[in-house]
Amino acid sequence: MPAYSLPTQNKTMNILEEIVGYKLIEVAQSKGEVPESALEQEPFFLRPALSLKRFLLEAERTGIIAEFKRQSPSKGVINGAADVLDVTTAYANNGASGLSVLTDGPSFGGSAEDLVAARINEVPILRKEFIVDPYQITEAKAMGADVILLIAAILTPRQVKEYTLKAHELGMEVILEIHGEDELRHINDFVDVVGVNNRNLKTFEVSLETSVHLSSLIPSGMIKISESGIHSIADIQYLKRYGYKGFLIGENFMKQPDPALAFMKFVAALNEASV
Ligand SMILES: O=C(O)c1ccccc1NCC(=O)[C@H](O)[C@H](O)COP(=O)(O)O
Repeated sequence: MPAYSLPTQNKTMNILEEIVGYKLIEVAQSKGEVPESALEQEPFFLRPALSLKRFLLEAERTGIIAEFKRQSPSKGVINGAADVLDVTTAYANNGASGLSVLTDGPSFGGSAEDLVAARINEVPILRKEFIVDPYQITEAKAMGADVILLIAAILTPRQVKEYTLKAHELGMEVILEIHGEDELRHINDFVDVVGVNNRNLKTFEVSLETSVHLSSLIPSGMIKISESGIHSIADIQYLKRYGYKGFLIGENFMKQPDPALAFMKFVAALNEASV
């Protein structure tokens, strides 16, 4: 039996539309229960955020943004037993440039509590969420996040700019996630990092060639990361050739019975390959 139940697939909507649909309901409920003024009183709200850009450029780190992900729409349950504190601490202490913590419950089995638990680590933490309302940016800060994700496929270029400025006001950085050429227009001078998602979030097809193709079309000078479908040292070496400084990896570690050990072995092999 899966530890978490996936939302019912509505045949007329793709998963992204389905997620946006329930996010709007979730946000409306949360706003009714916890006003933004209350989020601003949370202990982490005034905590100075760490810079993912800085950590990604530090030579002694791996560039890996290691994701804590229990389940996903494309794979179902990946690891229902992993402990968020144990796993993220091992990632942070063994060279991760950042942590990505899913806070979506229905599709990914995550929660705000997961991010709060991971916050014990002094590396930048991405709140991995489907942001459709500025309220979620204030929530991210209150949870202790350093970085938010803005997904071009569900936002207008205007929203990307507005939400980026709000994140910056709160001291956080922004990863703008794109998947196709048509989303290049969402990039503006304010976003901190451009993430190319190799996974088509509508069809779940994954190809590193998405990162390769978009690499030369992203304005030079932007810090680029590649997301999804990264499984080997060779994948990282390949993506580095196209200027990628960061590598968001979830399933490759989480699918192992001991994600922490899998990460440590991977980093040891990466370090050996780099000498
Ligand atoms: O992973 C999914 O199935 C998925 C479906 C719909 C929207 C988003 C989805 N994933 C989010 C991600 O982008 C990945 O969790 C992240 O890039 C890590 O990917 P991977 O290393 O392939 O687990």
